[in-house]
Amino acid sequence: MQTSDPSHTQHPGHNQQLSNNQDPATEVAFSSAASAESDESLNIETLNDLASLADYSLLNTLDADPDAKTDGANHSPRQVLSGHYVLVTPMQIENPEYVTHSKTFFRELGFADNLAQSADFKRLFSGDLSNLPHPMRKIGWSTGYALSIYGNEYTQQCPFKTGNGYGDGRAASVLEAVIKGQRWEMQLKGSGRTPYSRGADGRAVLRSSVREFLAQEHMHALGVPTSRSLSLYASKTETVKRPWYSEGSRQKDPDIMVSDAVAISTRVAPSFIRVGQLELFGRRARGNEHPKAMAELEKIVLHLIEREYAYVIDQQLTRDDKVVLLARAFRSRLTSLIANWIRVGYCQGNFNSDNCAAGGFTLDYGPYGFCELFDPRFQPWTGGGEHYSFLNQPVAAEKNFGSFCTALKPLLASNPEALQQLNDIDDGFALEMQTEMEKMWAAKLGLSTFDPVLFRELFTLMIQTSVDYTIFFRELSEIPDNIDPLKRSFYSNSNSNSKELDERWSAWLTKWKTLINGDSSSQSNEELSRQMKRVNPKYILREWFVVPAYKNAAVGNYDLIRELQDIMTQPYAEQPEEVEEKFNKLKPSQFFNAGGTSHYSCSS
Ligand SMILES: Nc1ncnc2c1ncn2[C@@H]1O[C@H](COP(=O)(O)OP(=O)(O)OP(=O)(O)O)[C@@H](O)[C@H]1O
Ligand SMILES: [Mg+2]
Repeated sequence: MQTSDPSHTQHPGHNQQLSNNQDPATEVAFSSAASAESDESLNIETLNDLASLADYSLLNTLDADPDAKTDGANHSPRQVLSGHYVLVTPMQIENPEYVTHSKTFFRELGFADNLAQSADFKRLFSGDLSNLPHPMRKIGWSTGYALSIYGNEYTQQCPFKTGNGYGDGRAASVLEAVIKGQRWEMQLKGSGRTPYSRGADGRAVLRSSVREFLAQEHMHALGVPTSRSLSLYASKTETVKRPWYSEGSRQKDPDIMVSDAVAISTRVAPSFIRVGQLELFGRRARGNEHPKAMAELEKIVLHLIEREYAYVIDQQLTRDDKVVLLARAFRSRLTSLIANWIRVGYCQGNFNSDNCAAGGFTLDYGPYGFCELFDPRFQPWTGGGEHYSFLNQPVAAEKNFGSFCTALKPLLASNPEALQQLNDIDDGFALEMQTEMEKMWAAKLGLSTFDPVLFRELFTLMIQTSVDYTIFFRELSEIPDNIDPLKRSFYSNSNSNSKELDERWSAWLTKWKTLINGDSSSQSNEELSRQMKRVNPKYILREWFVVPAYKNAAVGNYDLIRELQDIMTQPYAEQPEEVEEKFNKLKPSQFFNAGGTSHYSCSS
């Protein structure tokens, strides 16, 4: 279920603390770096081993909803007026079956691979917490959040029209654990109704769970900060109905209802705090909605710092200085994230503030897609509109950043100097975003500095020739002698004015080669090519690869999912010829405009 928008619409590696006048711009976005450097000997083979790492100390600093039932039976829609989370007992899917797990992430965490198929691990991550060993908790938690669409505050999506019934409608966190020195939160998606389900079923179907699971792993392998995939289990018997496309449909909207198996995927991150979550508390503090509103805002903000920015914000600073630094650090992560999205051709599709992680990583792989035929307005979600389209994501991010700053403001109301700093940081978003984008385009082109004229010409040619975004940049990374190899990426070879276009491409290539040669006098073309191939992936998760994987999964065959996991977790590598022939290809014509493959209206 997407929001019905009327307009349609700490990480490991962060180990340097910032004082108030340092710029976090150089901090490295989180990756697997820290886990690699810490305790390699950790070997988690049983749920008891995992239980020994459970540590809810940060969750315990937050407030639970005082009106919730303490046994976790909070499955009916209601307004949640205060507190940071609601205790929720997940609803296990019926007859769960192992589909897959992330081998890469298991290795990083020190989990033995066979743990994923063990009975008690499966029970926990398919939604049954009833039998967990101490000190694991037998109740999960879900959070409320607010919604802004492209910077505009909404409350209409909440059944009570107040915003108090909006939040995790089908997600519940089940574990906070410190593993190899890194604190992780583990969250089930599709684990049943919560007070925020708004009359919906709280479930996720296998199709959307497979899509999210694969994309999350792929993005990590692409070097793009993201929540991580842990495990995926599907029900052998329980189904729900969703609108979808009939075979061969070219309609914009789904034309049939389909019964899909339900599934639970588990994703993992240092926190799942969203911009929308800060907004919920920011709005309550701004409106003085209850006596604890300001204190709740302060707590969630300090909690966010602790969870996501502890390594970059000095604990000794005053609260207001921390808030200002938080905004600066988030701006830096968010601009870098968006440049990374565009580098790899990713379009989030539904980049509302509730789908924007305050830790600065990718969250919610709903109606996402990877750009194939280059189109600045590429947008796979039929509800997403131009505002969330591929190359408008920097502006959409700026809107989310504005919502983030607005949420922090009540804390700085009596500190005009800090407020001014916050406003300046907000105003500076566009410039920092532009700098990140230029750095990214230069890197894709193997240049040390951005050349606006060369880029503009390329941009026009890419559109006029209809190039495949991924194949084009990868072929360019081979530093070809002439334009023939680049033509592998052209969708419109039979263009009537192709001779003229060829000449323009040749002229462009000559110009580019002059620039790279001037730029890298000390670097050989082989070295430059290797460097470009680390920026320009060869393999990208095209939707028409994913469709057969989830279709086969629906009949119990998970081989294609696992094959895609193998291939898409090495997106920059040269892979065997058979892989290349199958997966390094232009989108076949039959998939253009195909409902459910080229576009989708509902992804859940
Ligand atoms: N089947 C469902 N039952 C209950 N709530 C749902 C369902 N589908 C979506 N929602 C809720 O609707 C809101 C908007 O959905 P959206 O597609 O952005 O998120 P999502 O994909 O469910 O979750 P997330 O953002 O947690 O990855 C979310 O708060 C989500 O929890
Ligand atoms: Mg969402």
